[in-house]
Amino acid sequence: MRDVRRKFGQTPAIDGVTLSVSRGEILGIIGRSGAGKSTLIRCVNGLEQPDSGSIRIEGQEITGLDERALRPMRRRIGMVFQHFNLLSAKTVAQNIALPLKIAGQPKEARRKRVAELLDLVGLNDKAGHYPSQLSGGQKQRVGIARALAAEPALLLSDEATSALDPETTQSILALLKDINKKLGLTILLITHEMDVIRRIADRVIVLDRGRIVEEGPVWKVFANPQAPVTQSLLQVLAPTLPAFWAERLSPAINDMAIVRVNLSGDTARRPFFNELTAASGLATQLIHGGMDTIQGEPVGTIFIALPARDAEKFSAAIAHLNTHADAAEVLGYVSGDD
Ligand SMILES: Nc1ncnc2c1ncn2[C@@H]1O[C@H](COP(=O)(O)OP(=O)(O)OP(=O)(O)O)[C@@H](O)[C@H]1O
Repeated sequence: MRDVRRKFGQTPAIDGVTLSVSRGEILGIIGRSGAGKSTLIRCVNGLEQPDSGSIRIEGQEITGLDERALRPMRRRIGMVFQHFNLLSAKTVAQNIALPLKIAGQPKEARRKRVAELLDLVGLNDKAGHYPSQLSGGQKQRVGIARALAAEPALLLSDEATSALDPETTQSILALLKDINKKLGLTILLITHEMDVIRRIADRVIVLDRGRIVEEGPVWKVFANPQAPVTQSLLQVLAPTLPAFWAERLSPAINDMAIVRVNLSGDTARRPFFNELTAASGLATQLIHGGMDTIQGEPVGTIFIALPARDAEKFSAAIAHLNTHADAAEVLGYVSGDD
């Protein structure tokens, strides 16, 4: 996608977006409501024509194509929706077979393909059920199977888990990841939830008012978000100091400093506490937080209590943290009696 723009009246929904997605990659696109995510995805599947710019899929330019010329291209793209968009009067098997029927596949080939897809999404026993007899997660599995029916190269997922409870969300995300691995399918994943990005995306793009404000491998963006929008979207996942400690904090120097430390990648692969003690002579207490693993990389925030009465040792500890952690911030001080 190169310098794609789309305006509605005076509002630029997409304001000069340039991005590429590699084959087999899961690219997460995140942004607040109104950031332009749906417009972007609608441009990719040809439902919306950009005002300017270029969109190529497997080397072929799709902007400017009429409906007829778009048809073969659309077959290369599967779409999964937030509200599943299943036909209520058709069974699970019929819903999944629909794109194949439209493409003119013979009955026997359709039957075989539907059986494969039911197997892939774990709904073998539901072929004859109607959507109303299924749970939300099962409906989305049908939606995914239908999207995959015509063996697309690209799957567009528009808030596919937004209507699901957390547990079902996990299972649908695991299914998408599994399909990505098994079939080498490229996935463009639109969401407003950072946790969805964290669980399955390889790379993330943050949209704000139609522009890309941040982009990078997921673990790096999580470890060190630069754009205010990214920081605020990540806020819900960030560990915070428990109230017990927050209530006792004071800006006046006291026995212990409470310090928030961010670690990731190489800074997190070191014997943190040993090195801090070696550099400062201070014994440190871990009071809250921990490490996560994103794309195999350690990323985390910890809160430590550091003895603060010995100014020289304390400065040595802070100097060490400033050079050996991604970020370190003294939040305040507490009495040793706490
Ligand atoms: N058909 C349309 N007519 C007029 N304005 C539109 C149209 N579609 C989108 N917009 C506007 O373009 C901007 C981007 O909308 P879009 O739906 O792409 O955002 P989004 O990030 O998908 O939001 P949400 O998460 O709420 O779905 C918004 O200001 C929206 O009001």
